[in-house]
Amino acid sequence: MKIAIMGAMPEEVAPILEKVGSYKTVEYAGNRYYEATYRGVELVIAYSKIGKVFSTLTATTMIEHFGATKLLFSGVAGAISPSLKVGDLIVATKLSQHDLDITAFGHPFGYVPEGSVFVETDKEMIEMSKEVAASMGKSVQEGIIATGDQFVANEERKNWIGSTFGADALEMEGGSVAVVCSALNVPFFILRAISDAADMDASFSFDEFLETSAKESAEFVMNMVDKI
Ligand SMILES: Nc1ncnc2c(CN3C[C@H](CSc4cnccn4)[C@@H](O)C3)c[nH]c12
Repeated sequence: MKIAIMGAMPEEVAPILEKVGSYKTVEYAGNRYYEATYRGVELVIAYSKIGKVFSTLTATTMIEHFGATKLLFSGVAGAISPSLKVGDLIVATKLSQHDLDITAFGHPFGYVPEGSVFVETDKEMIEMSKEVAASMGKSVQEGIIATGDQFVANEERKNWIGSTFGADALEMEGGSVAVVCSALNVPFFILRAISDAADMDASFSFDEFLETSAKESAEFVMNMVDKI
């Protein structure tokens, strides 16, 4: 078994590497991958860089080149659901791509032929996350996450994404990681801590809470590793 732990930004992976302590750095395909053994579990850790293309490359590399057999994503997200506040945790039940649009041909938003609007995450790890949440005395919300190649800082766009996909949160990498893991038949788990409300104040909120929210998510994901 080899677990991939992925983020998009350095700040999302820094708390993971700090927890792991010692690791080997491997440069490959324009990125750095960190290999470690944590409490007897082989890990490969990386931040992809921002967006669906970079996260697709990293998720694929972690599986195809480094041999990961499960993938956990840890990071931050913008809230759509009013019940999600800064620092709250959301576990993705399924993910979509909100900026994938060939509606001109009569297809629904987020759909292309031979694809699907939603990709579902691994149910076993969702159940495991409930145990981890209980052991941490934390409440974790399960919900739909929408992914797109844009930092959303606009109430109208946020609400459109929410109503079009039933999404509770939004970010820029989970939906593509989901497609990769599903295609390669690798169980995956996407956890995000809220950093902002994807509204006009989003960039200020993001800057203020990125570090603390990334740590929240990382702490939870590392507890998941203990249970896997
Ligand atoms: N409102 C939002 N919209 C879209 N995505 C998000 C996220 C999640 N991450 C953070 C980061 C924003 S772009 C970026 C680029 N440079 C610096 C900081 N962030 C990108 O990796 C997606 C948190 N809030 C979001």
